[in-house]
Amino acid sequence: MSKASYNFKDYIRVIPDFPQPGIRFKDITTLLKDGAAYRAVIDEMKAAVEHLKIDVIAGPEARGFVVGAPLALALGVGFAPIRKSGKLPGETITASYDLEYGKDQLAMHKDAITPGQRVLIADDLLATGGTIATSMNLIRQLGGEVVGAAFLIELAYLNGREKLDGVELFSLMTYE
Ligand SMILES: O=P(O)(O)OC[C@H]1O[C@H](OP(=O)(O)OP(=O)(O)O)[C@H](O)[C@@H]1O
Ligand SMILES: Nc1ncnc2[nH]cnc12
Repeated sequence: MSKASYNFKDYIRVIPDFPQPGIRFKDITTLLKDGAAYRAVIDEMKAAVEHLKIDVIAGPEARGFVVGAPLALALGVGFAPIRKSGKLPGETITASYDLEYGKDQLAMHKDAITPGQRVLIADDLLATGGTIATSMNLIRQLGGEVVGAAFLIELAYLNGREKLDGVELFSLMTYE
């Protein structure tokens, strides 16, 4: 199928009441299992962010890895993992945040970013923006410049975009 003929939303499965009542969960596994569609979303994201002159991509665990790592390879830049607290073996910095369904803490290695590097944050989905605001906070503490954020999906009704603080945002699919 040519890239232009993809309707990417057809590849997203919406599961009601997961992980708790009232949440309509956007499941990307139905997209990931289709190699051509997976490739097409990464190609589209690459085309959208190329102009930002990115030095490194940072992606939050776990779904940010399946978007951020292939995008980093496609752009020929490195990948810095942002992990849930307690998972990274080296010296870390941490920050707490609220999610659409709960609370968590994120961490980065202190040497994950070289001060002055231009960093793109990549994740599967923007909901309340808590994950991204926290990721931005960690990257900036390490001296990185957050030049953009790229997502497969944006849940516009949760207004996460407002937490992005002027950073350029790209989302492939929007749910109103
Ligand atoms: O905009 P927010 O309200 O912060 O929500 C979006 C985040 O929530 C999900 O991750 P989750 O923490 O559920 O972890 P997972 O990727 O390990 O499933 C999703 O992958 C985003 O990272
Ligand atoms: N509604 C949702 N679907 C999938 N992942 C999410 N992360 C936060 N909210 C989500």
